[in-house]
Amino acid sequence: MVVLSKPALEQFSLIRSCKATSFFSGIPIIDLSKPNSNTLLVKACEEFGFFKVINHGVPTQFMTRLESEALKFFSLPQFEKEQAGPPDPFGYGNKRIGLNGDVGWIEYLLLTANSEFISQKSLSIFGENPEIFHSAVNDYISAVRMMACEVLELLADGLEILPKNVFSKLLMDEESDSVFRLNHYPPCPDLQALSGRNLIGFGEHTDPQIISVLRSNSTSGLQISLKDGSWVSVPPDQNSFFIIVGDSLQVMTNGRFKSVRHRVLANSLKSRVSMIYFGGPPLSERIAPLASLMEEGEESLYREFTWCEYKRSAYKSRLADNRLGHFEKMGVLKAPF
Ligand SMILES: C=C1C[C@]23C[C@@]1(O)CC[C@H]2[C@@]12CC[C@H](O)[C@@](C)(C(=O)O1)[C@H]2[C@@H]3C(=O)O
Ligand SMILES: O=C(O)CCC(=O)C(=O)O
Ligand SMILES: [Fe+2]
Repeated sequence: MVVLSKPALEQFSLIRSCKATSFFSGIPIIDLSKPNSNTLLVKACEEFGFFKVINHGVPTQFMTRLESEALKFFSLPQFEKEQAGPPDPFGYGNKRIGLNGDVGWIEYLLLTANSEFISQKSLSIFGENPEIFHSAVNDYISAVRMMACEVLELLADGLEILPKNVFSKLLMDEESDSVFRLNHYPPCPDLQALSGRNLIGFGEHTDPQIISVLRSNSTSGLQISLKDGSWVSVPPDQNSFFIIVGDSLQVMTNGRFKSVRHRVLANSLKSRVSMIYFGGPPLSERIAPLASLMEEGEESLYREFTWCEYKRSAYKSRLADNRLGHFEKMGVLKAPF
């Protein structure tokens, strides 16, 4: 475990004075087994770009098994974990996030989420028991992808657009460019010396894809930004999933749904483990507002691009950048949703 002395901590660029927030009680909770979940989902995507789902149908055992495999991996000696790195784009990463200078109090594994093919490199990613770890990842991703598709189909229903798989088909496509991420935020006991300031685990950002499905253990740290720009803390819930609207879904709904800015603060005592499935479209997919959602005379807020173009541009950006900004059309008036 790395121990930082107070002066070392002072120099660490991740220290921020983030206003202390108590848990936010306004996060929409959507019960997928209820008949009105479609309209509630639409409301949550418009209002927050973020919500929690319960009665989701993903077996608890898939979550706990993967969490314990992930913990086994993150407990390996550093040199063994490094064998699975660097994350270029898939593999083990430590403190550095992306290629453009972002850092966080985090270690992680980034994996492709749409291929069962294990290359020599990706086998080494899975540490000491590659078969067991790999099968836990596959079971988890298949179940979570199914649930994400159910949410996307309910959203199409709530928006009253057809076909109902207009969003979900992008995740189901064999060429879907989806990613899976296991994050480990080690506890940072020296944080107590920081008198009210915080250590950034994962800096603020939006997710570029269509939809992200996040599950964490019971350690807090995740925060989202509300429409007024204030940050609120999300109460952790290891039995539920948090859904994050990504930039691509914001574009496909012409800004009606908002991709939510979120970040993670490190904890002084408990380690946080999160697993996130980022559902993305095929690289060649044209990302544009759906014609069926456009009102008469409504103009697209964005210029045309493919997911490949967006991704390339996103991966050149820093975490906190407004990535969609480059694709916004100047002078188009936003609809008052
Ligand atoms: C700084 C970066 C990390 C990131 C690629 C980027 O250049 C900007 C987007 C980042 C993000 C956020 C959501 C996901 O965690 C992620 C895998 C993604 O698709 O976009 C990360 C990228 C990353 O960690 O490589
Ligand atoms: O670890 C978390 O809880 C969130 C991380 C995140 O936002 C991401 O990996 O994109
Ligand atoms: Fe994220």
